[in-house]
Amino acid sequence: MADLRQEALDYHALPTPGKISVELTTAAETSYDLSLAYSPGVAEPVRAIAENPDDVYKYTGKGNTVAVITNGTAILGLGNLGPMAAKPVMEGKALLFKRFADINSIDIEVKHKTVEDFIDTVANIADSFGGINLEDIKAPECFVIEKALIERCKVPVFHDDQHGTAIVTAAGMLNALDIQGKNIKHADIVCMGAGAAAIACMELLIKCGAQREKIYMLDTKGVIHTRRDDLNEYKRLFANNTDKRTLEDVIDGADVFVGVSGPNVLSAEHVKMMAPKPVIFACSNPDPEIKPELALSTRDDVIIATGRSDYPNQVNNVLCFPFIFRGALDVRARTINDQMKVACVNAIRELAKEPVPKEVLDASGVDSLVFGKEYIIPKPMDSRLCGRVAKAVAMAAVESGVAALEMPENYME
Ligand SMILES: NC(=O)C1=CN([C@@H]2O[C@H](COP(=O)(O)OP(=O)(O)OC[C@H]3O[C@@H](n4cnc5c(N)ncnc54)[C@H](OP(=O)(O)O)[C@@H]3O)[C@@H](O)[C@H]2O)C=CC1
Ligand SMILES: CC(=O)C(=O)O
Ligand SMILES: [Mg+2]
Repeated sequence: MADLRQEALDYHALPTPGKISVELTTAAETSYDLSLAYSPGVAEPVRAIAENPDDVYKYTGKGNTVAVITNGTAILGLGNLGPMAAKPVMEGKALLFKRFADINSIDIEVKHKTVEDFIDTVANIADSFGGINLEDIKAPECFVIEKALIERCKVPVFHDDQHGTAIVTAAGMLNALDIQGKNIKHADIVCMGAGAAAIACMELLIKCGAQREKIYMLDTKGVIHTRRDDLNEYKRLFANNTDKRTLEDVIDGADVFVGVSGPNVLSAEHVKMMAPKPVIFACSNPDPEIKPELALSTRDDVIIATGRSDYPNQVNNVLCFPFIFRGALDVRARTINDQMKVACVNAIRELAKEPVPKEVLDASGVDSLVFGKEYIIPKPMDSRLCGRVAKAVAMAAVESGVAALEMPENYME
């Protein structure tokens, strides 16, 4: 662990500080090049855009650029550490956008006093980008912020910790339950956490067939129930009329545990109390709700996933956000709607059932990956993800009427 710490610090410091840079896409060597790129030539696209605003997509990088924007109030599971501490994560998201979907991305860390300040700041700069990826903004403010920005911005606004996490969780969960021979309609579900990721994950699982009354959600004060008087409007939607109060009360006989809370809250004893063939998604980053080796030491019928790259079954929004934005940008969707999210879930799910190319095995350091308990969801390095997911998303955008462009010919073929 000490080695990982130093290696991670060195990785970020060397060879130059940070993880991303800006590169030129056009010649800028000669005086003539500069007379095109800058003065006087740059005046021509200025005039064109002033006359026809859509020309900004033709003459600038807007259409292939996503801003990753945070206020640093819920940095992974590390908490509210402020905008500057969030910068490595935001640069990381920008790296992933470029690496996996060839989307240019820039991180923006916003210092603000009120939620309205934050909304105004983002709304006022949103037109510079093809889309806005909100990241690591804590609940309940994140819900107000996303709703206001969707209303005010012409480009898609997507809170990754809500919807990216929910999409990947739903894809992994439906596959895991299939492998365990269970139907989500009958599953007793425990959700640890009641914030951005938790609320969105449970809402999407309900759209996929889970029963709201069979979900028990917990926050730092325990089970969310109807007699609590400290619930915000988002938690209240998950209040059960129940006498159960603690994790021990609700984990007894549960089929599913979804952790989007904090480290080490699920014990070996809790895992033993779950129903036969349970599914545990311990998704808190960097430290999961339970370590896979501990969960697996208690019983051999469990499927376990984490948010990390160094264990099997990585349930992490990296499997969604680069590709959902790729599809949305390519048909110039003005929003990311439920049809696009469901298309994304299905495309991710289906890919896990196909044979895995050697390059993915090599990058994962394993000899074989076959759909089953240790491979419920594709690996982020699977280069087929971009084509499959982006295409499904773009088609859903076109079919649901939110795309400004037609489906490109031979898209992603
Ligand atoms: N794998 C993935 O792809 C993703 C994982 N996550 C992880 O999910 C977690 C939450 O993120 P996010 O929803 O954005 O943050 P929020 O701040 O919006 O929500 C955090 C929630 O977790 C609850 N919580 C925190 N600690 C505990 C605890 N010890 N026991 C019970 N509940 C607890 C909080 O309770 P209260 O309301 O009482 O404060 C709150 O409801 C983080 O660890 C993050 O890394 C998030 C997004 C993606
Ligand atoms: C993965 C991620 O977005 C998070 O843990 O916040
Ligand atoms: Mg996040």
